[in-house]
Amino acid sequence: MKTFDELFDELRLKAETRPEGSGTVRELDTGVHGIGKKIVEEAAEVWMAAEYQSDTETAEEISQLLYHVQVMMVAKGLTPADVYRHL
Ligand SMILES: N=c1c2ncn([C@@H]3O[C@H](COP(=O)(O)OP(=O)(O)OP(=O)(O)O)[C@@H](O)[C@H]3O)c2ncn1[C@@H]1O[C@H](COP(=O)(O)O)[C@@H](O)[C@H]1O
Repeated sequence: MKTFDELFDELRLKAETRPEGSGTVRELDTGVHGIGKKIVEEAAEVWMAAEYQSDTETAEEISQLLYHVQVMMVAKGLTPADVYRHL
């Protein structure tokens, strides 16, 4: 288990070091367009899970949505602080 900030630090490191086999590196290489499509896809899966599936499945879909949002943050050079200041 990890927090939002811990996952973000991990993803930023992946972007810097580009380890072989990293899905994050693969997704970053699809650019903002490809990452945006994953965000929309996962957002729809969150909605469907919330309507028709269990709380556990919904939580899992939400975690995946947060992951793809973080990949977008890394791609755009945004930090959690950049986002938190709008909360
Ligand atoms: N938390 C996540 C995470 N959540 C979602 N995903 C990705 O998002 C996809 C969502 O799964 P779906 O089944 O909904 O989508 P899918 O269409 O079947 O998957 P794809 O065919 O599109 O890959 C997964 O296949 C993963 O590729 C994640 N990929 C990585 N992480 C974490 O990110 C960190 C870095 O991962 P790597 O870069 O792969 O080392 C690690 O701590 C991982 O646990």
